[in-house]
Amino acid sequence: MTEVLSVSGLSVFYGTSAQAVENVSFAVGDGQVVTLLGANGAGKTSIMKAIAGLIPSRGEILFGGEPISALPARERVKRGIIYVPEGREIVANMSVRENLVLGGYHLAARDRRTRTEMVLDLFPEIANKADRAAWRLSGGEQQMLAIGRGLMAAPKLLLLDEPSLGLAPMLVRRVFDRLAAIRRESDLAIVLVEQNLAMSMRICDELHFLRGGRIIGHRTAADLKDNAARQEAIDAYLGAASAA
Ligand SMILES: Nc1ncnc2c1ncn2[C@@H]1O[C@H](COP(=O)(O)OP(=O)(O)OP(=O)(O)O)[C@@H](O)[C@H]1O
Repeated sequence: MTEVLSVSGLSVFYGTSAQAVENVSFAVGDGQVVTLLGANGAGKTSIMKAIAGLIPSRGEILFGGEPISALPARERVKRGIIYVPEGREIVANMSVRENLVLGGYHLAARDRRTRTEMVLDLFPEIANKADRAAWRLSGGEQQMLAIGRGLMAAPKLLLLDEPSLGLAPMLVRRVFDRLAAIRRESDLAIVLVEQNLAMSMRICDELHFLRGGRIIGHRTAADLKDNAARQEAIDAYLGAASAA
């Protein structure tokens, strides 16, 4: 398996003293889904932002074998690193289709049309509402639009920050089913940030557990196939609050 992303000794500081991420290392292979799990404040978003180039960091980040730490965020986007932030930052008063077009702004017009159709095929819920203003979508549909907009950019690596946040369990399942389909149909690599172990288990290959800015444990999806092993990992790394 080819390594798409390799993070070694990553540290993130806010200001001069507050350290949000401490010496974090992990890798993501071609077509692999790797989940970062941890409670609020564990450092998950900071890691994603550091990979996307949105905040400064120390350590080494390799993408496709090349160091990217010195590259600005827009150059990382051009190379295929797309960050879908938590909170679905879609443009509320633009239509679904316009939001998608925005995600593929750097593509040639023909590719943009093809990809728009591909994304709408993947998310029939929003395809029916393509000309509707984004603010009129439900929470789950807005999340689908945010992911769809990320896919418009033809990513090689999708950084997906808490796609389940604030969604009803049924909608979370729908969003994750679509992610599973994307995973089956393409060799897109994904780093997924989640607090929900059960949901991330639906699609991921490997999990890293974070606490206080550090990776405190690692499991493969195969390690966590049975309920007892999952419960053991929850007890060891996440605590009862994350068992849902
Ligand atoms: N802009 C900022 N300035 C200062 N401290 C910050 C900033 N952003 C995050 N932090 C701190 O860094 C630590 C890690 O935050 P981060 O958002 O990366 O965690 P997280 O695991 O993504 O949490 P959540 O699940 O709540 O989104 C926290 O202690 C947080 O308070």
